[in-house]
Amino acid sequence: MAHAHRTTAAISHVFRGTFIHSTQKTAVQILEDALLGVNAEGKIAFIGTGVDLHKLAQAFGFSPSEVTQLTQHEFFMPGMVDTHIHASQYSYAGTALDLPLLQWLNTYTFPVESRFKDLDFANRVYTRVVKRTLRNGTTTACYFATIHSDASLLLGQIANDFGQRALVGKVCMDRNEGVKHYKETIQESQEETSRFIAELLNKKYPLVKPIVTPRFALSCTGALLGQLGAIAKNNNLHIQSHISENVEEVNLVKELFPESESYTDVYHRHNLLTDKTVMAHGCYLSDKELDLFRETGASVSHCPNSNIALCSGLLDVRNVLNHKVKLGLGTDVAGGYSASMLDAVRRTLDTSKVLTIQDPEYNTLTFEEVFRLATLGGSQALSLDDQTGNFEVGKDFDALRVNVAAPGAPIDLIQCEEPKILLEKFLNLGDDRNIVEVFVAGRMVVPFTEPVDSCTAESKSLRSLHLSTQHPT
Ligand SMILES: O=c1[nH]c(=O)c2nc[nH]c2[nH]1
Ligand SMILES: [Zn+2]
Repeated sequence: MAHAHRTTAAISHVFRGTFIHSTQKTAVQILEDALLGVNAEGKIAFIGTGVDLHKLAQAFGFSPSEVTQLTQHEFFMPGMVDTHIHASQYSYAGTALDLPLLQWLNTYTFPVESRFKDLDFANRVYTRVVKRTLRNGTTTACYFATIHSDASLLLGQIANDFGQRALVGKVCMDRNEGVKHYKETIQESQEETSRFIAELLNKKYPLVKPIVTPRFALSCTGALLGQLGAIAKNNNLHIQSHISENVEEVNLVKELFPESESYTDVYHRHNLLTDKTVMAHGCYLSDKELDLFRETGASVSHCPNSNIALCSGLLDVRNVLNHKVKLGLGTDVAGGYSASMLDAVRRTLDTSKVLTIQDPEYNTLTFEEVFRLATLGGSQALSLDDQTGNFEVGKDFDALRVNVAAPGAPIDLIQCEEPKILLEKFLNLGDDRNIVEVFVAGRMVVPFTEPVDSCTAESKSLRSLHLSTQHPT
């Protein structure tokens, strides 16, 4: 019998074919010859099987002739969730990977981020990163912007315009010894964070929300961390930051916060560990710190490309999962050089295999588990799993239509393959050419329906203000 959601909203699409997703119990569940209906609110109204077509058509009031049939090499999977990406670092992705974290921040990152005072520059970079990630199947992104509120609001507008689900963080930092001009006073940080949150919420974008974003313990005073914890609590907001990424960073945090028992304790004392908190990296968290993550409901964003590219460390994902801590994957552009979540999937598997090389007894992650981390796991890590992450009736339809044999794509299928093999090939070999359509909350957002770089009247007018300096897209 079909699973169905009683609602008054009319059915706007029905798809028939293979659906692959994760549940809490099953890392890869394959639904063959399934029928999935999406209602006018973009929610999954029913999931049944092809043999029930006529019954479902009657019950939900659609015509069997309107059903979109997938081809043999196609399947739907949930959209991927990038739990940690610096939109503001996208311009130099793929470069500047020759220094460890703290030197990398001072040499490359802070000088580039300080340019986002210029809204034209912000507009160019943010438009590109939203489009690139969407095209690569990121239906939900948890973004770091910069310290600039107006540019951060623009990122929220662009994500909304292109239809991406996003949490957007205006970065907070009142300490920066390396690049002294790229920081705020504690008062600016607190006031601008409040303004950013109020203005973004006021836009009432259905899929884009603010996230409180202390950069990391080294760039914030304890007083600022405490104020940000209070702002998050008073407004019931998400929180993101970095933790225990690199050995030098961990040692400096100990020196700077001698009263704290651990790096995790620094955030915990300032009310920054909640069930809506996501912390990037966590390579050097102790078992005791992981217990504190579990107790508070905070999650870890695993960013393996960045961890390797900046020679930071190798996160033992199995140990995090064994502690029942929520975990999602992140690209961490531009410490991570790829904006694609498929890359995050591959680097997660590679890292797990490196740990297995070091210890043959290690319980290596399977591709099925990593598929779950990239989808359902990410939605849980961001506490958005009531809305997205898998194909459950009542959730929003956030989905990728994947064609493993898409013309011009990098996969050669020599024979017919069963769905699980198609999924494995796509995860290991595929790219955006295999992602033929992307849906967020029932809306098809890829292929892009509007001309390149055009979106709402507001951002068009922003662009026209700067026409003379506009770069080609
Ligand atoms: O990977 C990282 N990227 C950053 O921008 C950053 N800032 C603090 N810690 C960081 N780690
Ligand atoms: Zn980061």
